Amino acid sequence: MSHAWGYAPNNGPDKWADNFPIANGPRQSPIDIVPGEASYDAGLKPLNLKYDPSTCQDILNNGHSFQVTFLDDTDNSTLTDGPISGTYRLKQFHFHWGASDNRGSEHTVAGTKYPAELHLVHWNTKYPSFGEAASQPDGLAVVGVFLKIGDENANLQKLLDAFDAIKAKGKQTTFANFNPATLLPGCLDYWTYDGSLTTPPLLESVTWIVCKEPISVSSEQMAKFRSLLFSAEGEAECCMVDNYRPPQPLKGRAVRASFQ
Ligand SMILES: NS(=O)(=O)c1ccc(C(=O)N2CCc3cc(O)c(O)cc3[C@H]2c2ccccc2)cc1
Ligand SMILES: [Zn+2]
Repeated sequence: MSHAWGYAPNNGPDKWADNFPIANGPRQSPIDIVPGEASYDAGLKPLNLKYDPSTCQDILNNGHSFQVTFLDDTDNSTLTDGPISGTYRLKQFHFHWGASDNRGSEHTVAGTKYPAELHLVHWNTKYPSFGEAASQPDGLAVVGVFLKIGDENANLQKLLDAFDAIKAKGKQTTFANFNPATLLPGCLDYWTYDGSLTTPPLLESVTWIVCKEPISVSSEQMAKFRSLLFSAEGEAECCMVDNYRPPQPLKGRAVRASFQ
């Protein structure tokens, strides 16, 4: 992205509409999910997530979050069923988190904020690439998982152990044989709605699939998230915290639940 968007007062979510007018569009994300207003849809299938750890490539600090990127030239790691039709390939996963445990998630549940939120990003293989899919209304499907303060999460720890190598913006290191399925909650009940990327370019191409059940993260592990930097080496250090967009207007959209 050419624009220097970020999460600071001068370039944060309230300023994004200046360069990305779609920020005020009809299907923006995230949203506040109000369980009592979601409609149970018996036609929604269970999520079918099949991930192959050998497609895991590397871990990167991209200056907005850290992401784990996957080889997406085969159907080895895919999302099928759930609210979508066809096959979506896993491209990457990343997180959003707060400066303290009382905030950090992008979606909220009846106003409740979680300390962090995981996004598993998939693209529709009816299009030739992620970039092409990203501009289509049915191009992307992102599975969101809330993180809740509790027991240490040993699977998450594998990611945190790589942080010393990616502390600054632009740092990347090999990260192999990680199975993202280990970051999923036991129960895959979900809410789903039509939305957008939550970062610029805010494209309205995402079918959101937000899991009802959170996974655990310890307070010490959250502190490790906050040791990453928005800034590059040689720049004034700026801790990577509060890299979340707040909930956006629902504008009449339906939120469906896969559970009663
Ligand atoms: N939070 S989210 O809505 O789940 C999300 C999903 C995908 C992406 C994503 O993979 N990319 C590609 C890397 C990238 C780098 C940037 O500096 C940036 O501003 C946005 C992205 C987005 C992106 C997606 C689609 C088209 C262009 C960029 C970002 C956020
Ligand atoms: Zn995200």
